[in-house]
Amino acid sequence: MSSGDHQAVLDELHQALLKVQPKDLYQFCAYFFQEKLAQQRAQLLGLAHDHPHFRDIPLLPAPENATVPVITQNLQHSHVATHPTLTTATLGEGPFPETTPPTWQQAEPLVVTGAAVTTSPTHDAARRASSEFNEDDLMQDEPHPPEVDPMIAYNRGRRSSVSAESMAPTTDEEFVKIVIPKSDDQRARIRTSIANNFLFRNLDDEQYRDVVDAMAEKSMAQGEEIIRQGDIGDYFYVVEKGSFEVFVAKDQAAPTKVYEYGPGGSFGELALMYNSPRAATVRATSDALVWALDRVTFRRILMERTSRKRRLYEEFLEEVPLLVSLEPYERHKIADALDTVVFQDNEVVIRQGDVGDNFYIIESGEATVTKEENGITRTYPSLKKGDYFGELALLNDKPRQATIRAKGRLKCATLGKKAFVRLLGPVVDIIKRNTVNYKLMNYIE
Ligand SMILES: Nc1ncnc2c1ncn2[C@@H]1O[C@@H]2COP(=O)(O)O[C@H]2[C@H]1O
Repeated sequence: MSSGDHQAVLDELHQALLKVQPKDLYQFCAYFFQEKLAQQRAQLLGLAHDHPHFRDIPLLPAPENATVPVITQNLQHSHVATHPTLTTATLGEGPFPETTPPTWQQAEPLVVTGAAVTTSPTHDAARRASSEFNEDDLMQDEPHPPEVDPMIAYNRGRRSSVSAESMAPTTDEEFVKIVIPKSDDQRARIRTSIANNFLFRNLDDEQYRDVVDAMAEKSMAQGEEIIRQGDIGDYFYVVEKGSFEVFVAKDQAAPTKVYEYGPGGSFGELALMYNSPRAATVRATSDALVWALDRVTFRRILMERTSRKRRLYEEFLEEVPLLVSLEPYERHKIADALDTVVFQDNEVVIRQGDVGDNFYIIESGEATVTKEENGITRTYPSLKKGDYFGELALLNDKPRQATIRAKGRLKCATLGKKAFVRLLGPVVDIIKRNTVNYKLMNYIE
């Protein structure tokens, strides 16, 4: 870049500052340069577009169309922070005034807060179990992005690792809250949409309010694409109504359908978490309504816990025989829903005859299985790491068929019933087939 180029950029910034007169000078400058970066990346992506892989992936919208009208609120004092390319910000408008999505890319760091994985209140032995989260396991590993086609790794060369940025701390002062005004009805609809979404669990009141404040409503027509593979990530989406299909194009092959979402589902987190291009194309299969959460709010409030849990369970889930047939992304979604529970020697995890709410996979340790019939207690082979239990009551809506106890210290990953049904759908046939083993052992009729 020549010194003339430098001057042109500074002049442009100067003009924008004079026009907007922002109260938060540094935040404004940060947005300004992040958008410049996004434009540059979009151009690089444009170069890559000549590659056969890219022929069907249109480029991002022209930068001059990229407007981000948001009402923002600094933690200390409320004000309207206007994006430099938007000098006519409309209060109350969401981020989708036109058909073009905003393209600027925030590369802001992330607050690292304490992890919170709690024991589910419906847990079979909630009072006796203690929830455990292995911070140490995680802190040693850097987060790593999902595999991305190198041709679309458009920011390659700019940094060798995304993880340093992903985990860099930020301060509350740097975070400018986005507040998009909403009716009570809209707030209630958001609450319903995120009620069963695991990514929104364990938010404190302020985080919850910030997320709801920042969400923008967006309606989609059947067949419309909300995310296109290869694009820069701007928003994370939660489905209120309707359904979506996810397609991944690899190499020169035709895109294949890999996932689908219905009400309560969420997508678009990967590009925001890893600063990578969109890993898949997501298309509405019916008229739909979604809530969009901007990249900054997602990264600040939801990203850390999401990446932490995925990393925590990634290796373990890969080794669980029941789950080997799943796609990595399906295992990520299971990780989002898992909690870890720990039992001490001889503690009862499941008691025969109880109502069952949870499914368990053993992370470490051993569990004994006993069953009482006509006053006789039978003992069955113990369960070990990677084995699962608790599925029968969830599959058949029957009382627990046996008692499971910790033999020594036992650590399990557990899923609630809804998550079991939703996320283990692809392996439910295997689970059912495996119940034959119980029959062979005369464990069940
Ligand atoms: N198999 C998959 N591979 C990649 N992304 C997927 C897959 N299934 C669902 N998705 C979602 O599709 C989204 C596309 O945008 P992102 O890459 O930001 O985040 C992605 C995920 O949320």
